[in-house]
Amino acid sequence: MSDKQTITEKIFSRAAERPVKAGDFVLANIDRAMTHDITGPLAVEGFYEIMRNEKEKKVWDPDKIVILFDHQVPADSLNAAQNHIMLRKFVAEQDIKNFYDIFEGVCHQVMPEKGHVLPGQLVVGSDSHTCAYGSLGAFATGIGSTDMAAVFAIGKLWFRVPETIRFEVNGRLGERVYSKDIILKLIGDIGADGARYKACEYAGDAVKSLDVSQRMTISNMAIEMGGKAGIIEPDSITEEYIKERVPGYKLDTDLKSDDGANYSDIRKYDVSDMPPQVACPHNVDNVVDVTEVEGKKIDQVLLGSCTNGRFEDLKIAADIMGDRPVAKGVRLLVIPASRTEYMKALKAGLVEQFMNAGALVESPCCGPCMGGSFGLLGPGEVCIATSNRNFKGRQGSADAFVYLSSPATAAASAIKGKITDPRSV
Ligand SMILES: CC(C)[C@H](C(=O)O)[C@@H](O)C(=O)O
Ligand code: SF4
Repeated sequence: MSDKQTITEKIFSRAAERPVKAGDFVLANIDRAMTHDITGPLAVEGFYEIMRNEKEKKVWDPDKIVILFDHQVPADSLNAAQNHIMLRKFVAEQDIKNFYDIFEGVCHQVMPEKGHVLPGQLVVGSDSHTCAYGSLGAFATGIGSTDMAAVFAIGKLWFRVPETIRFEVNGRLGERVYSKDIILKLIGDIGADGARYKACEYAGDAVKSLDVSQRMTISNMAIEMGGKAGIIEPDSITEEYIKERVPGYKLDTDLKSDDGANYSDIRKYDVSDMPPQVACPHNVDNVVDVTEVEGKKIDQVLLGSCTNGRFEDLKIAADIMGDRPVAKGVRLLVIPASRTEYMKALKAGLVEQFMNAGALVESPCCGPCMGGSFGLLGPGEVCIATSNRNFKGRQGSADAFVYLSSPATAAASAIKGKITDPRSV
């Protein structure tokens, strides 16, 4: 058998303390565990259940746990307030220092931003878009609250080491075409379950030329094709990003898939002539060229979420809008993904620009992305969103319609009042 490994097999070999290959069952050491206000309470309950006969009910390592509030912030119901109280108590009791209360932002933005994710790590989070951290070369995956309870208790979790699908994306993206368009294209192509339990490895010069912000968008949506992870081999761009957060950090240059590693599939793309992409209601894999849905009237635009709520995303949108106002009858909600991204936007004058255009700029949180505390859609309403899911009822009424796009397409649509090709404005 070949000793060539994918980056995923390398990460699991380290985490399991023995050489492993895809298909092996392992008990792996967890480097970082993240939970939030929605899935955290059940994880905490499960943890105490596991520890019920122990005298010392302590987590395995408080420094490896990160807890954040982002989905229902500030508390939008009594239930949410109670969840927050419970988790704050757990944080104090367990001496968890990496705790971010209601003001810091969306988990998948805050985790990398605060230096909690490093290349080569095995990271779990009780949220399905934890795969976003694959953008930094970590193997990161979403787990359920009960699995998280076990991680809190012993710092280990069992896995079947996933096979890898390699997506080789080459070519030069056209004007106003972005990484969101790439990932929508891949998902539309392979289908919502096409990469089930696979590690999706994104490679090729179109991926390697992306900045970290745009890489995060691609990794974030691996789960939308069923992927267990969405990993990009770390390089000098990754190293720069980490160094700003972990001074002196040096990248392990072996942290990549070996030539001759075993893939379950290699899919090749050239994105040079690819137009902007849009996912239509009510599935993320219902993807078409923007030209096919141009002219569809909209009621709301959501610019935000862990997928596309960073400063870079807001800047792309602001540049397209210029000094043009939001179209009459359209509501533009701008929700930066974190406090840091919000402040960058503030300093660059983007917040003022959006407000002058008639947008509502909200403080960082998940917002209406999953039909949270505000901004819900009513029956018959149409929204174009930069988020990652458009399931029936996801953003409010089951009779509403959500289209997914890049920030550029969302911004062009906001000023025109209908779905618009950003290359045309
Ligand atoms: C609330 C949480 C469990 C959920 C997830 O796991 O993804 C949410 O973040 C989402 O995007 O649907
Ligand atoms: S922004 Fe949306 S996709 Fe991201 S964690 Fe929050 S609810 Fe989930």
